[in-house]
Amino acid sequence: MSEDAAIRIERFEPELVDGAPSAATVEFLKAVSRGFHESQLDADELKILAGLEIADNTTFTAVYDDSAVQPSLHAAAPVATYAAFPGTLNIGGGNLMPVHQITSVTVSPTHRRRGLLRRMITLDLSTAREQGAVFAALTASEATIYGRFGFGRATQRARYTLKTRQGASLRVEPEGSVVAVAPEELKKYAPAIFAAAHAHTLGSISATQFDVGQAAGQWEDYDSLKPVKNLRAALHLDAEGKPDGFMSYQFSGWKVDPPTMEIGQMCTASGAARRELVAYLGAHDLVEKIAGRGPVDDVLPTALENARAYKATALGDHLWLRILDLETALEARTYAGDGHIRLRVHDSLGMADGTWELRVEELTADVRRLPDDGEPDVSVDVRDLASLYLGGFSAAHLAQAGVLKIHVPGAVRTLDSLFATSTIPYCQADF
Ligand SMILES: CC(=O)SCCNC(=O)CCNC(=O)[C@H](O)C(C)(C)COP(=O)(O)OP(=O)(O)OC[C@H]1O[C@@H](n2cnc3c(N)ncnc32)[C@H](O)[C@@H]1OP(=O)(O)O
Repeated sequence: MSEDAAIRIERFEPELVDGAPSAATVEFLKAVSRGFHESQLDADELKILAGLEIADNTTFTAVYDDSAVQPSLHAAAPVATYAAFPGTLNIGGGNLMPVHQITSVTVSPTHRRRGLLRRMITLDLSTAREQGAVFAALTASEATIYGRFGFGRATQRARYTLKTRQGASLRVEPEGSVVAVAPEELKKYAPAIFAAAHAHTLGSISATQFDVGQAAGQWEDYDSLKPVKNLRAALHLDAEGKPDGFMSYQFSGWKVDPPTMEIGQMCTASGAARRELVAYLGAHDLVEKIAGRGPVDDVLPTALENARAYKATALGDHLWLRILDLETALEARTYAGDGHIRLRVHDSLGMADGTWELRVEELTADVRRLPDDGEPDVSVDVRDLASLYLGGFSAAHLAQAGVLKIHVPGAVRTLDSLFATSTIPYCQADF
């Protein structure tokens, strides 16, 4: 048999049979752990993980090599894995659009660079497109992998530290209050807070049951689905006493200098909730530093008396977006003003490829395909259009980077007057 003839791709849903994950589900989940160099999961952890995948309506794509024989793991295990599940993406204006989320992409070192990722992703994206998906999204392990498949950097995320030796005093009086709660309480409160934050945050992706369980300390991460022993939690209540934010956090241990509180999950549906939860954490005695993650335009330095206590320590891409159905995506968006532009879009997978006219009148968009021999105002790859789409990167920025080609004067100004957003998109979900 030739190398390729032995390769078999299967798509299936994870399942529990008599309360235990099926053999194919177990082999898939173990292969994903190996692919990300994680620990071996025990039977209880595999069952939890299978249950979470089922709850998310995940579809697995597995690649098998039928030429593999014992003692190779691949006599039973897939040589490549890929998973996708449905969620929603906040595209602005309170509009939550369905999004096809991709995760668990691994290829065994024995089979790498033989086109298996390409086969899995092209099959999955074309199936998703046929089934009506408008967007696909992922978070990437490396920035060099997914651009070729039309994914662009759409949101960024910062890591920060906050010096709290003298607390974390805010410039304005609190609007609400913070209560310490047992992490388990977040199982009850986190879903509604995640949903409220999702509804008002441009670029946000819907939370999963994994996120809720992680916030509540049911499990640490995909490496350990065991309860977390040293987790603490707090809830923020708005002026009416309604929960509108939470955080769970861990002390990094006495060997860490200076003593640090690490925020794990934090989700807030208002600026007051974010700043007041952080101020609460800053008021912990014996702690001199907070470490957390947040948006690139975090309100914290502006909100704090000591703006310099806040330090962004890293800035990185987070959500990678792929526009599958350009017409629907552009018509669904809200715009900052009226105008029209002709876009030549390059898409190596063909889905959004073509020349398109976007016309916004009275803030309502109409998109139509133009003949490809017409003169466009700008040319752009679909991956860079994804960066423009959520407002995280301006047309001026993309043009300066050389990835947006301008064919008529004023096109950058037109694009930016259409696509400008009042906030920088932020996605806190990890998936
Ligand atoms: C959404 C997520 O799950 S992100 C997690 C991705 N997974 C990982 O990082 C786990 C470790 N890495 C792997 O398992 C594999 O190396 C993968 C999945 C990244 C790539 O799988 P492969 O089957 O080797 O990729 P494949 O052979 O299909 O390559 C397709 C193209 O991507 C390129 N490519 C693949 N991996 C990389 C990489 N890490 N960096 C840069 N380019 C890459 C290939 O060169 C090829 O380019 P071409 O089309 O121009 O020829």
